[in-house]
Amino acid sequence: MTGKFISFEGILFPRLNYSPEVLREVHESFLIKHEDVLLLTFPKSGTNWLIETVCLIYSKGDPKWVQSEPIWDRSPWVENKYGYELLKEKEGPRLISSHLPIQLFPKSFFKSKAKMIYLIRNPRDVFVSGYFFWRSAKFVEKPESMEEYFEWFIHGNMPFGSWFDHTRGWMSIRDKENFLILSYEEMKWDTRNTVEKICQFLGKELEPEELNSVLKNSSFQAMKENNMSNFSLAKGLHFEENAHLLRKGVTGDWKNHFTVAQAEIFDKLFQEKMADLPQELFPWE
Ligand SMILES: Nc1ncnc2c1ncn2[C@@H]1O[C@H](COP(=O)(O)O)[C@@H](OP(=O)(O)O)[C@H]1O
Ligand SMILES: CCc1ccc(OS(=O)(=O)O)cc1
Repeated sequence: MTGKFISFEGILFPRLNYSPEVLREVHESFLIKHEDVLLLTFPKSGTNWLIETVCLIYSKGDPKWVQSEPIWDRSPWVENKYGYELLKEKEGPRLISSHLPIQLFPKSFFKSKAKMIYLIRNPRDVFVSGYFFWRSAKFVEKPESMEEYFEWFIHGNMPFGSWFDHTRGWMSIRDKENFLILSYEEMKWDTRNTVEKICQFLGKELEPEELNSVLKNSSFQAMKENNMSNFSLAKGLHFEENAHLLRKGVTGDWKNHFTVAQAEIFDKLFQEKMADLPQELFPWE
């Protein structure tokens, strides 16, 4: 896999919008401020749902902001050239998104009081979501088949590397008080409670009707219809016309796609790689 990817410190990134120079500068010199809020995920874990939810919490449920500014400008990705330039110019408290593994994240974070939310998702569903997403993206090598993508995924030979390493890396700071771990599954199964948890972590208080509006405007349907959040602005240039960021929005879709053999290989790998972590961190099991 070459051509559309670059490799930086052993991790693959799309050539489009990423460069070793920017990745190095982000890691070495980007200054995270105490008042910044960081939204961290492995791609396809529900990143955009988290961003939308936090934006709506900031606007107290008023949908004007999420309906008027593209999601990648509201909470730019620090590691790509576009997001990095935007963030350097932004004044005041910033929302910052990232898919970076911990070893490449801005060093300044680890000395700051900035709050970080790390959202995880069943890697089997991350795999399925990623397969359809990368197939519809024009800026990456497309997997030829689910079998091929399975090999990439279990060996971490894909953008942002191994899900297992990414998750293990970030979980190593799980005891820090400025670090909150959430799962896509708990967001799905008890959205209201999860939004309340985020509010508490960020020190934000919402009136009941404001909370209802956050829930309404961050729902799957509302986001699917919101052109500022559903990636439709990037269709044609960066994505195929049939691309859908908001594809199904459910838990457990992997059961419709994995073969029995793949499910067994995955279970074994998960055991090998994650067995020493508290299993309550993985609410889908
Ligand atoms: N409001 C929402 N509710 C539930 N799932 C959502 C959502 N917004 C996005 N998603 C899901 O999150 C996944 C994309 O993650 P990311 O934002 O990290 O790229 C997609 O999963 P599926 O492909 O399984 O449908 C998408 O449907
Ligand atoms: C590799 C660049 C890229 C672009 C878009 C992505 O989608 S999301 O952040 O998961 O919504 C992921 C990676």
